[in-house]
Amino acid sequence: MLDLKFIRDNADTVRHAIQVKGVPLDLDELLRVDRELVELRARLETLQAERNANAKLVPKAGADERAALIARGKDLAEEIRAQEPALRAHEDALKQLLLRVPNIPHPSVPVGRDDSENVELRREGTLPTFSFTPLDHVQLLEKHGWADLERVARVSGSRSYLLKGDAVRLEQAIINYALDTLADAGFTLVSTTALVRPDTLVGTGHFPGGEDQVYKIEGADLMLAGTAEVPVNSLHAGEVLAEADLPVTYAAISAAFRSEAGSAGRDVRGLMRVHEFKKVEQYVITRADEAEGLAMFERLLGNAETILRGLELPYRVLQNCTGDMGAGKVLMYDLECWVPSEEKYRETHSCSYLGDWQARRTGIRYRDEAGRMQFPHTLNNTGIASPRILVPFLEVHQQADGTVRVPAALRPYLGGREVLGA
Ligand SMILES: Nc1ncnc2c1ncn2[C@@H]1O[C@H](COS(=O)(=O)NC(=O)[C@@H](N)CO)[C@@H](O)[C@H]1O
Repeated sequence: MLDLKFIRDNADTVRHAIQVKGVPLDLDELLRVDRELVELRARLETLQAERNANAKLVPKAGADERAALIARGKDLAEEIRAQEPALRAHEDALKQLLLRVPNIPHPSVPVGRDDSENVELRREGTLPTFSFTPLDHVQLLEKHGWADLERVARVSGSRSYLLKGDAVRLEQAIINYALDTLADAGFTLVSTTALVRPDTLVGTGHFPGGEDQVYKIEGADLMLAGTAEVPVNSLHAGEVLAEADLPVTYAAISAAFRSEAGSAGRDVRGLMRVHEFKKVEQYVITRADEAEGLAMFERLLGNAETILRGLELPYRVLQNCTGDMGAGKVLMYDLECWVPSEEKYRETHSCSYLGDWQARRTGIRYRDEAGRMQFPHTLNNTGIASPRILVPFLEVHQQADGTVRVPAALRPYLGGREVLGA
């Protein structure tokens, strides 16, 4: 959500953002509803002023005049009541339209239609070379009995997964390594539910628009969030924080649920794209200052890179173009890890800076040192998401004998073991 005054004063900038982000919104309709609402409110104020003035005359009026004044008062009250439905309808329409207004992309964001126009910024790490024919992650899981994808498909349908034996320890080890890395970076650890009220999805910006991605719970006013960003973003909804409380930095582990509507046929094999996964999420609330927000963006990106370097996974950093960054973002980078079996980099992390766009929708505020009420800025980035991270991990660290090497940073989480599957 953007400030209505900002939209009125910068209509062309907002129109450009709508166009380059491909957002389905007619700004002229919003500005028309806004103007009509201003006129309605003005007319209502005039009527209320007249009614108040009229009411003041009644006690001083003579008997014959009093009846006329009281009748006038009743007419005015009736005219005011008659305006109510139109006023409510315009207020609701404007609110719904405002929720669709995209954030203004940072000047550095490349204009593009979709992810094919994201820009590669840099590559890190050395791509693996194999003296043997490498297996893909499903073959490695099957070789070691580390998953039972057939049985779980009978239990839960497609895009489900079940890990067994050392793969379970590996998943836990990677998650705990990510949590420790973020705790060492000063983040407050959180373990939270994915069950959320619908308005929390409006707060993050998933709604309106992303309804088909979200599982709903029948008979309850609850839905299953696709990322801990959703519950954590609403932890402080409706609160007024103190500037001294900022930045708030959370590292939140939760289950994440996604219908993957629209992904038919993509990544149907194995662990890449499933309906329920585990994610450690970095979520931050900072002061309303772009320089500070951009610095925090680099910190969140750096945290994820620290984790990937510890896992010894080669990756690249992409800057998302306007058509692949979503309505609420000012700036967004994806991290993609090398997947040998695909001979491609695949997304494992997504880092975003959203200015005050989420705080406005969620009703998070803070009082700055001058005592002024402000909307803070919010950011988020993936810390680690499993089982997707297991795809590059298993494939990159596989050895000729089919065992999987454990990078040094992970050994303390696996009882010191240097190899899995021996
Ligand atoms: N269906 C899925 N199955 C497995 N992993 C997924 C799935 N969807 C997303 N992920 C993982 O979750 C990461 C973050 O998802 S995201 O939608 O890109 N971004 C967010 O959710 C942000 N809150 C930052 O984490 C992805 O980079 C990917 O690693």
